[in-house]
Amino acid sequence: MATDFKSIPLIVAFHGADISPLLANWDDPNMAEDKGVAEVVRQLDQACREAGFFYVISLTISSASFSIRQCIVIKQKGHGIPDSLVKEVRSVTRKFFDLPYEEKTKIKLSAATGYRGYQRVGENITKGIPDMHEAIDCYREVKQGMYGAFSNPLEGCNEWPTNPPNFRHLMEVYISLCTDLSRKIMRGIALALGGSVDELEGKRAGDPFWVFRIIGYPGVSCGHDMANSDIGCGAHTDYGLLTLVNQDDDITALQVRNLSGEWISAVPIPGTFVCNIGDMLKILSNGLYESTLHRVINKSPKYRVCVAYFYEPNFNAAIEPLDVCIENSGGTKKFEAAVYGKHLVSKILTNFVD
Ligand SMILES: N=C(N)NCCCC[C@H](N)C(=O)O
Ligand SMILES: O=C(O)CCC(=O)C(=O)O
Ligand SMILES: [Fe+2]
Repeated sequence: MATDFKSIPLIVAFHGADISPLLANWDDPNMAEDKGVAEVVRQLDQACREAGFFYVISLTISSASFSIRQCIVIKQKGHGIPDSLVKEVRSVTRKFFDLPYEEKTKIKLSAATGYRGYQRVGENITKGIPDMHEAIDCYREVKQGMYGAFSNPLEGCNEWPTNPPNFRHLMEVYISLCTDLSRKIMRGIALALGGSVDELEGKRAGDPFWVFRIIGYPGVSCGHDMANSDIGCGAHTDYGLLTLVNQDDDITALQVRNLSGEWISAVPIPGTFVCNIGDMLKILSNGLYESTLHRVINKSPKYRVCVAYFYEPNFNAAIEPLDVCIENSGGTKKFEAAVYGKHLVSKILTNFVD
């Protein structure tokens, strides 16, 4: 349940300023007994109850330059995500959006591409109003007939630009590291909810779906007054479990709504992800955690880049409140079961008008 938070919490461990105890002990079945883990779990619980938003420090090792080889080594060691990769992802994104429209629209999103690919500014719609952003939307692959008829609209493979040349490879490595990091954070959140470490795995999210949005928000031009139509992304909640937002360091644009309706800025903290809770975790927690409303307004003259990774349940999971959360929230089940993939498809179909 959201509160009147005035700023977004930063998760800090006992010995160091990060979630490293969770990353170091994530596959230990007794990790809940580790003091460092317990402190991270306590902070996650508090942040999720108070704001539904928090910052985590993305890197556990620093590296001057990033290479794919290095990244594979990092993955094997089970570290977080190197800051150099996080920055590189934003840098290739900026290069792509800098290209002429004719070049970008070669990978145009449509119903025929399974809603994967490039959308121009104003194409994505939030509560009936066009958003002032352009984006590439990607989803985990959905093969024909994989989940039954309801997944048909999403069938297809992602549309990747060939320019910049390393774009696809870089993003695929990044997606894989975001999936690993999210799985570990979710184990912490499972404990925070009072469940077992693997409560949010197996039939719920053992085979997690993911959504990936590469987004650009044009800056405001000189002397131009802000109008309603200048909202980069209208107020919404995210659909799944956990979102990792990789945003530009130098522009404050993401805003989060607190209980009294004030918009609190998620001011960029270099080297961190802004994390937030989606609709499926709200249901699982029986409303103990809120999928907090947020929006984006770029009032800066500069173009803003954001790359958002969404960690989701199994596509066909029927998500309902956990027993432990029903007990801890007064004994009444507040939500009926929802199939995650159906929720996602219904959202996507209203985000785009043909
Ligand atoms: N997968 C996620 N969460 N995408 C977020 C997009 C939010 C805007 C969208 N038009 C909407 O109204 O939901
Ligand atoms: O641009 C941002 O900071 C956040 C974007 C967002 O909320 C989304 O894509 O769901
Ligand atoms: Fe969002």
